[in-house]
Amino acid sequence: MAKEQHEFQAETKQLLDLMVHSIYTNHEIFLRELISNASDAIDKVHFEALTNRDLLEGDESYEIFLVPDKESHTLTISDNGIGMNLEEVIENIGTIAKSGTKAFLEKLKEAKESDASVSDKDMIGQFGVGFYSAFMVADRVVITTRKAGEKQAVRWESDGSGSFTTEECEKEKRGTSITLFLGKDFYGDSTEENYEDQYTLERLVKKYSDYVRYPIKMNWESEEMPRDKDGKIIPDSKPEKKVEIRTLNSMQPLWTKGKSDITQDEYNEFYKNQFHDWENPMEIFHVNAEGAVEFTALMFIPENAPFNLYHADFEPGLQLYSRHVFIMDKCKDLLPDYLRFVKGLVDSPDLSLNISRELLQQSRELKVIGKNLEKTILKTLAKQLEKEREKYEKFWAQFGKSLKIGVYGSIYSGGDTKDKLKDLLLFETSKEGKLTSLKEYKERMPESQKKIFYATGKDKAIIDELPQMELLREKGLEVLYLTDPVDEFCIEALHEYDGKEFQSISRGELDLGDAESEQEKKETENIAKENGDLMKDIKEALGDKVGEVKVSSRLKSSAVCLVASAEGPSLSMEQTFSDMDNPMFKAKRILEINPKHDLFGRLQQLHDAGKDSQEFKDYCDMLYTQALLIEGIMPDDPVAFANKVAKLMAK
Ligand SMILES: Nc1ncnc2c1ncn2[C@@H]1O[C@H](COP(=O)(O)OP(=O)(O)OP(=O)(O)O)[C@@H](O)[C@H]1O
Repeated sequence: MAKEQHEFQAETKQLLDLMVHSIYTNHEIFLRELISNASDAIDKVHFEALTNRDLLEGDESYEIFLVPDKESHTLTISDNGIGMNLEEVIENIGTIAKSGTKAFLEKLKEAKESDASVSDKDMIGQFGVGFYSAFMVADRVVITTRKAGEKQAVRWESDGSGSFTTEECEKEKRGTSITLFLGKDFYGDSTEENYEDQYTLERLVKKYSDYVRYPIKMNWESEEMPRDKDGKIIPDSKPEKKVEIRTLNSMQPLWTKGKSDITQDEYNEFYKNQFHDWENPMEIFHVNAEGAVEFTALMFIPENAPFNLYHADFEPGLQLYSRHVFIMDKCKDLLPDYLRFVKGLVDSPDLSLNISRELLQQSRELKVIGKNLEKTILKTLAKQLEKEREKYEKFWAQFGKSLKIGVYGSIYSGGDTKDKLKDLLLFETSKEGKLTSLKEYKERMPESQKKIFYATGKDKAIIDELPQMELLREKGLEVLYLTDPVDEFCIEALHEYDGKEFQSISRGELDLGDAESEQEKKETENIAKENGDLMKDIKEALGDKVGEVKVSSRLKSSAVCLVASAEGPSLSMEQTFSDMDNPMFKAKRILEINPKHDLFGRLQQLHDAGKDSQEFKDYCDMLYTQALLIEGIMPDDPVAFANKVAKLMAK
């Protein structure tokens, strides 16, 4: 096959451009990234060889080799891992499959558009770029790779601009060799970032890749004075060059060390290296358990939620080891889905090495371990909420959504998830602009208050403006602000907290539970009776836009509001369903009119003058459209509304 030229995918070009223009100043991490890819590739061949030994072609000593070359100013990183064939090189290296990457690039663009002071550097730190980081230090990169079990090797080459080439080549050993043609700032004794220098490479391997489970080797050059047979240095002789193969990393898995022997830095470096993150973790769990099942687990909560956490392509799960030997990546059967953001590994002598995924799912050991880990994480979070509020709120900002989805999901999965999570939930509230837990809300409830009130809206400011809020504010009743679409689904799933039901201020009857409200309710009922015809005729004028028109007892100074019936979804749930292309879930809309507003008198007048008049019909329509706008819902025909308002203004 002749040499072929390929264009990088648009997103890849963008990412490469960011890399080449050195937005990330910590260039040295390229080595960690390439070593960790090499280690992953060895994991893969190791795993596949469990069922197909032929893949190894007799070469079972897994290793990663670094070859710096001062003549050509190159650094080559070789592994005898799984390797890639032509299709895989093009697919894996030329395109970015992860939708998270695309989301990241979009987010970067948006952030820069809305705030010019945001630099690429601020953003890139939140994101791993893997192989492409090679272009931070190299002007040109050549990959030669041969897939285990296949004969044909491939040579891939690119200078990191718009394109790359591929051609067939020979390669004796399976696996991948990546040669970096170092840029002029990255070799020679005059720079600290001298990546052809063995001492620099040794330091970086120790710093970033010490726990990689395979030996990272290098030809180590040294000079020694010649000695005589008694071991004495021969006087006036010249030093002799010596080359020996040296393993640079200790390879001792961190989790096998005693907790007290591990420093915070060691945990952090291990995490970043093993789980491809650029930032230290927010929380670390190191669990050693003996008993029914023996295991060690090392788990981490990242500092930031990955951009694709809720995308279909996000793969949650922990790594599994048995007696320090890797069994599998991303085992989903250990932790519940609401902890999908937790990264980590479990090492247990009670797990079998050759177990298939299917059998593993049913394994009793795995269930025991999973339960233990879930409990550990939840206990730590609960303690943090109580004792380290600020830290918990930081966690909540990143991963709270996951817990809320977990509560909602428990409607379908059954089980006790919602009970486990209900005390970990936080909501914004009308009190003091702080986040509140349900327990704290309940403790503040006056005795007369029977229900926990909540309001939904895009943000706090919009909810504050809702006409329904006015009455509750006046009565000093606290309201939870549900600003995330998943919030209301979560509250629905909970149904009640510690004996107190939830009550939306925009759904069903609003029972404030005080004597005054009772009195107001009676008055409203009387007004409703007296104005039965008016309500009926407004409903008739609006047709099926609304399910019902009522006299309201929940409004103070606003003329109207739109609420949903207690049965069926709320207006904001309807919106969420429609955003998810599920438009059949419709709220039953109830238009409520304030009898104390001057407009009510005007409506009565128009109605008395003739319910079939165009003016009465226009008023009904304008009232309804106003109520829609207050809810943040765009009317079907905004032009007609504007025209009616203009006509009225001109009068
Ligand atoms: N040494 C290697 N041997 C075999 N395949 C490799 C090697 N290096 C990279 N690859 C393939 O190329 C893909 C892309 O690598 P890249 O480093 O860009 O991302 P990643 O490792 O998947 O993700 P990240 O590093 O961000 O966690 C890998 O998933 C792997 O399939």
